[in-house]
Amino acid sequence: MANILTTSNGNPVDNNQTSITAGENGPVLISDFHLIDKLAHFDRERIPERVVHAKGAGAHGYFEVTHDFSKFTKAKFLNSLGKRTPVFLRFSTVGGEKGSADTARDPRGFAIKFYTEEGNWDMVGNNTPVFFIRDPSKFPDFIHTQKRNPQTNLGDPDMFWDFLSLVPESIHQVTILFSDRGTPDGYRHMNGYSSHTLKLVDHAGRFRYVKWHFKTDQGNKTLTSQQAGKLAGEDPDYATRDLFNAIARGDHPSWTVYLQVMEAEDALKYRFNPFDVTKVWPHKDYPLQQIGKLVLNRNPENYFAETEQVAFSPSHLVPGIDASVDRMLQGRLFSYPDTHRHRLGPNYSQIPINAPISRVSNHHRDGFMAVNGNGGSVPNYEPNSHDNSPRQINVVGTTFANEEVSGRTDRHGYVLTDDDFFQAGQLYRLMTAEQRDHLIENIAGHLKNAKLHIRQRQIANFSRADKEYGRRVEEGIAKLSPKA
Ligand code: HEM
Repeated sequence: MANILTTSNGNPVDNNQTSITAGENGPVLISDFHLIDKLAHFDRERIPERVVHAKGAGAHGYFEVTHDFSKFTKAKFLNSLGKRTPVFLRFSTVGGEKGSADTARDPRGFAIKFYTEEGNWDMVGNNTPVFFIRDPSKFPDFIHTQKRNPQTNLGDPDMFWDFLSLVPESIHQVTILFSDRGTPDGYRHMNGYSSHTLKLVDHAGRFRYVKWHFKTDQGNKTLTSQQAGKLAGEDPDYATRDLFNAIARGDHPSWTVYLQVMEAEDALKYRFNPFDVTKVWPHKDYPLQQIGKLVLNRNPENYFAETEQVAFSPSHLVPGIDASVDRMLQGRLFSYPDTHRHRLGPNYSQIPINAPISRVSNHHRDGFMAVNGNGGSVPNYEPNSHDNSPRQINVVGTTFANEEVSGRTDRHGYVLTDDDFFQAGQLYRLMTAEQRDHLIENIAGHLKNAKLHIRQRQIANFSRADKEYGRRVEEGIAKLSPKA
């Protein structure tokens, strides 16, 4: 049957090229519903872009369990070897707008929606195992400094380094960002990390702390600053194109998935706070243990419907996986659903890409775009005396793992310690001579554009990580023409 053009409400359209006018030279008639429908819909095409991670690319695939972790977690999607769970993964850059270049020096988002039989689990991570800050109250300010100056509307090296130099716990992530890892060669050639500490909860309600690692099977590949800069001009959609084309030609990217596991008791005794997202857990203390494989094998059919409307949240958790007390993570548990209600509306979970494959049944009703039947005739309140109403299952630990907390409410700050510089220094010392050259060149080329007192404060931070590191950044800047 011919695919007949219709209006939004399904009426056949006779003509899509010529509006109805009053006479040959008269005005256009408002009774031309198809014209009004078309213009009015067009006028409303744009939705807010994500406040961070606006530019991205996504794909469908699956997660497969390759190693048995069922004694550590009651999560059903992890309960048997070979079990596959459908996923949607969105990669992104962080600071740029929706049209910005894929090769910008920036962390990369690595967000996975697992469509499990117990609802969706979202693993909303990055391609870096650590982050710049460790208190959620700093996040909006931090992001402001990475975006445009409120007056000039330009990227601003003073804002960028002013903030970071005053927040020295950022030094570890800054070192990663300005290494060549800060400009990965597309999305297929980089790792993903939960970064945060999460919990795995077993059938008895006992939990262990874990960090998730997704290691690229394509091998890590990075770009130099020069290559990244050139690509930003010539092919700003480089990573998006690379991902789409690889999947389209059947070259399906994959990641081997590992866990680091820490016993709950160890967390209290460990030599630094294991919930501090500015630090990694050294592999020699907590080795990687393989759990599964992640494969991307299908491109979205429609970018907006899937990649733009997908809505991840660290608070979308399944029984057997829970959040830890990591303060940043706690802030994120609130922030994501909140921004989705703003960006996509209160019924964002009903959008097909976000809808779980398992049943949704609760007493939420109405709101903009309630499109899933809205609970039909089932009661919209509880308690009730109806048999067809959804009921809680009365199993402690279904939505959270209980644990003991005590202490006085206060603004308990972290104490800045040498540990904050240690891991950055260690990373610097681990680099090859060439990697260090690139790091110094990348930092000097950016930091030279900040004011002298800001530069000095940041150089002092590099020196606290490693004396040579600070000295070389200072010398590198002196060779360029730094801002007065
Ligand atoms: C308190 C700290 C943080 C806050 C308040 C925060 C907030 C946000 C917000 C509001 C968005 C936009 C979401 C959307 O519109 O769909 C976002 C996106 C994202 N964030 Fe964060 N974020 C924080 C820290 C982090 C950290 C530490 C990571 C990684 C470990 C991370 C990874 C991501 C990713 C991957 C996305 C993009 C998700 C997608 O592809 O749709 N964020 N964040």
